[in-house]
Amino acid sequence: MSFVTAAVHGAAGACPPPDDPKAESWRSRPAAHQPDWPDPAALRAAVDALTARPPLVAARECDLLRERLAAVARGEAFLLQGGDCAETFDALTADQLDGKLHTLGRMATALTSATRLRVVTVGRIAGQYAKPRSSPTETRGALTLPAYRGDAVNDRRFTAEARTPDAQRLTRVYDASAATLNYLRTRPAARPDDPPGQLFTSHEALLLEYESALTRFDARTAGRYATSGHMVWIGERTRRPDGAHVEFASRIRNPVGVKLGPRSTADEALALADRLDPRREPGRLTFIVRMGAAAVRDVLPPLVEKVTAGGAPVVWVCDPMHGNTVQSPSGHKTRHFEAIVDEVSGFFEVHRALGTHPGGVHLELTGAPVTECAGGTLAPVAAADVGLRYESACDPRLNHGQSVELAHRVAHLMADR
Ligand SMILES: O=C[C@H](O)[C@H](O)COP(=O)(O)O
Ligand SMILES: C=C(OP(=O)(O)O)C(=O)O
Repeated sequence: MSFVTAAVHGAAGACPPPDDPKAESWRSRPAAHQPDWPDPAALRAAVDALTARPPLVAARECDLLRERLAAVARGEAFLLQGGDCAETFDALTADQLDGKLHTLGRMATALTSATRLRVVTVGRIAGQYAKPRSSPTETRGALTLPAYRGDAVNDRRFTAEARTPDAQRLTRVYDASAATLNYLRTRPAARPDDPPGQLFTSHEALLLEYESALTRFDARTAGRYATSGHMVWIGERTRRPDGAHVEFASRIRNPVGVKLGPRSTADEALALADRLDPRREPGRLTFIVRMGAAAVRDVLPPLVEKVTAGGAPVVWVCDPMHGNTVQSPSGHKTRHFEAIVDEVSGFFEVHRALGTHPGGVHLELTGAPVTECAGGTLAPVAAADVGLRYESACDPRLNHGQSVELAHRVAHLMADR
């Protein structure tokens, strides 16, 4: 199955079909972290344009990823999910993409050779352009402007014009994602039915107007798919079980992830499993745990116990980035390599104690020699040097050497199981 063939067969025309009463049900729920688009006509035009465009990924490829994730849920495979915190239009170059592919490839090799488990590689790529922010505004000196919310919404430059949400950017996200996917298509697949570049794509389904406009009905399964990427996840800030993001995700057939932070409760986790995976389908739901090294050993066990007892065959994945963000001496957001390793270790300890499968890792990383995270030994970054090559549009990423080193540390933890 070539990528192009799959796209033709895997997804039908514009969705929703006119008689689907549930297609837009997310609109009646509270939707956090949506931009205040200042020009409703421009938003309408962008949504109409996206609705008319071809799907970016094929429904059948989303199903294939769900099957691969089902193997992870059964303990037969390991998920490696990683890429930029925030993709940007400017950084869309062949070199950047090659760097990420190379890094993920080296990591997958390290993991698979130590564990003998198949590695399912999913990029934070080809769609990761929107960011939830802690504050809606940013202040520099006397000037306060809207916060940067990702290239899907506004521009990083600190001027009033640049920071004004611009709905035309949504079609640029589509174009940039298509260009990325096109480049991935030029990379050979490991197995004949795999997507090109051996990489499935994923991003946070944050901007519901964008996601909804790219949702398509698939006659083959009579299901609806977010065709913006193979897997989409719901972030820590938007995962209310009765909220718009969960409602949207409950109506698509893609594999779906949900972030679980340190304030998550076992009841919430089970409620999310009931909303998003009522049929208890392995591979459908991934919980991406991002509790911080200090919390994971205490907070995670009751969640795993309750979800397991509730019969939900979820994939458990560790995101050791988002709960370990601190400020560097230079004032940059950073993460310390040993805190990252510590959270992964705690995640493995919890699963070992409960007899469940530590299914994978979710990382912010790049192939470039950036200095955004501190520590490591292969490509070490001193705390004082974090600002030297800090290129992330939002949160700090592991560089190539740190990523590969982390993969070896994770491989040892896996081999020790
Ligand atoms: O990637 C996650 C969030 O978007 C990010 O951590 C928010 O960063 P902020 O706290 O600087 O807004
Ligand atoms: C926003 C993100 O993470 P979280 O929702 O866990 O904060 C992210 O992964 O980009």
